[in-house]
Amino acid sequence: MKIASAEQMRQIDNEAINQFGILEIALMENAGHEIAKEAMNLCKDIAIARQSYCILAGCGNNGGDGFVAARHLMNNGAKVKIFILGNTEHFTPSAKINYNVLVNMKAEIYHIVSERDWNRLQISITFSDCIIDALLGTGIHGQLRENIKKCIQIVNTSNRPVLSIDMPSGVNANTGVVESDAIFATTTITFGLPKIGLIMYPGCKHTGNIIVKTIGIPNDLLTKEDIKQEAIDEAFVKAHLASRADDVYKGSCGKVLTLAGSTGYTGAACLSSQAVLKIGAGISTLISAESLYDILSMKNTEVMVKPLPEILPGVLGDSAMENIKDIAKDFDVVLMGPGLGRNDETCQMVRKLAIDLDKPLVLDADAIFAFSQAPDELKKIKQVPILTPHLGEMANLLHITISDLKDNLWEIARKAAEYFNAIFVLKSEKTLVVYPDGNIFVTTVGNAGMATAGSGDVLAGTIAGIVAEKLAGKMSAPVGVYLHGLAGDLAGENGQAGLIAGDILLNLSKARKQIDNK
Ligand SMILES: NC(=O)C1=CN([C@@H]2O[C@H](COP(=O)(O)OP(=O)(O)OC[C@H]3O[C@@H](n4cnc5c(N)ncnc54)[C@H](OP(=O)(O)O)[C@@H]3O)[C@@H](O)[C@H]2O)[C@@H](O)CC1
Ligand SMILES: [K+]
Repeated sequence: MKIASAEQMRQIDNEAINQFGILEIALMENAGHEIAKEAMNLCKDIAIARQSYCILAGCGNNGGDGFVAARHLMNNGAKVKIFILGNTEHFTPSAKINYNVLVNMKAEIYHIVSERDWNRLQISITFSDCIIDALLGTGIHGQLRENIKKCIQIVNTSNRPVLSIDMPSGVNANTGVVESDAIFATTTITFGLPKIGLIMYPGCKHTGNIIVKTIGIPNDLLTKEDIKQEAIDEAFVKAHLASRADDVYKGSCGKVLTLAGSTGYTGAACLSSQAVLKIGAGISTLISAESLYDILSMKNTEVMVKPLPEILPGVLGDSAMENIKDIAKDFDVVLMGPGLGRNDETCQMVRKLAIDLDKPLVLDADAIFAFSQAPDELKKIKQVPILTPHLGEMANLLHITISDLKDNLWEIARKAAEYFNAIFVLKSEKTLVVYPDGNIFVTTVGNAGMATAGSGDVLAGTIAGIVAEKLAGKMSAPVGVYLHGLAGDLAGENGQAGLIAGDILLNLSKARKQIDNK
């Protein structure tokens, strides 16, 4: 499913209203109806006449959604109290209409002004079965005002179930940034498309379950090509990863050549080349400096190991070039970089090799470092390569600081992918896959336990294996990112602290099965 910024969502709403002629009040009615249904679902163990809701509303359309929900809940027989925070002179027209309906229905409405009002709010929250957070949605701007902050703090310490409308109030819809406070929701019901801030950190920590309702917005508007962000979720992977045919043999399942390892870094070479097989490719061959041959062949069984001429013990240089090119002829994909070392001659050789090989390439770790010495050389690579940098490697490649990169991550990543004509798998707590046409795919799986040595090596091998198997085509990188994250989540079921890269490796086939089976 695509994901939208606040501006894009506003644009979609406007087009639904102005081009398709759907009234804003009708969209709000649909939103409010869905909210009421979900709220009753959260309280389904309590008889409806005993259900008690506390609706916290701002004066924008987010609050308006809350007013509609209040009406539907009251009509169903539930007890509803509505607390309004904000300047009612700033009511949006649709919010005002729905507020007036509640007034006509003699709903219990309180405007929070005095200390007494705050006390009433505190007590109502304590005794409610569900809090509906309709304070702020996509229209949040600037610092949180003190009354909203105070209200959020009361909700977050109440220990009651919270249904947030569109966004957990306080989370920036465009970035996921929480400036001061934000609601921690049990469930967030969002409209049209999920917003970027629901997917990115720290916003994603506030959402609870995310439910998306399209509230009658025409599908054409929700699938427009100019919305260039998409979540990598289970549905995405199932749509893009074809099933393996029955009549296959190892050569037809994809062959990956991995150029990796140096003295002290044989583990990286093993993890990446083994991930190739564990994710499903048919053949994985590891090539490395000849003095590492004995140890690498002892550490590998299914992966074939071949020695390359070296310039120093464990260090590769120009002398290995022709050999590698010759071996590479038999392979579908070449993965370079894990633990390869940063010797100047190695770096030069890697750059030349990447440019000479007319094959799908996955460049990781030290191969990315090699290009950071001459970034423009990346543009000479014949087929669009996949690079898998973490933020430090990306900043180094672009010759900027990590904090500058973080400040404007999406825009810089888009520009870099276009400039270098490369696919960037930008590893962080929310890995992004960025394409030269500006499309960004954001993963929805993975956990903090995966911040562990060798995790990136497993990812590089996973992606190379998926590319080689040719069952995910152009979407191989996001599919690989998802399967790696899911494998990490499966491994994390036994505890995230202490999760090691080998655990992710062992769960790759299980992750793939989970997708195939569902
Ligand atoms: N458009 C549509 O068709 C549909 C839109 N829908 C819904 O509309 C929502 C967007 O509505 P929106 O644009 O009215 O903004 P919204 O999130 O209510 O916030 C504005 C209010 O917040 C206030 N406020 C702002 N910043 C603040 C701060 N830092 N601290 C404190 N207060 C702050 C601001 O106050 P003001 O600055 O005006 O004084 C104003 O009162 C969207 O999320 C979805 O739920 C659905 O109904 C489907 C159809
Ligand atoms: K909200």
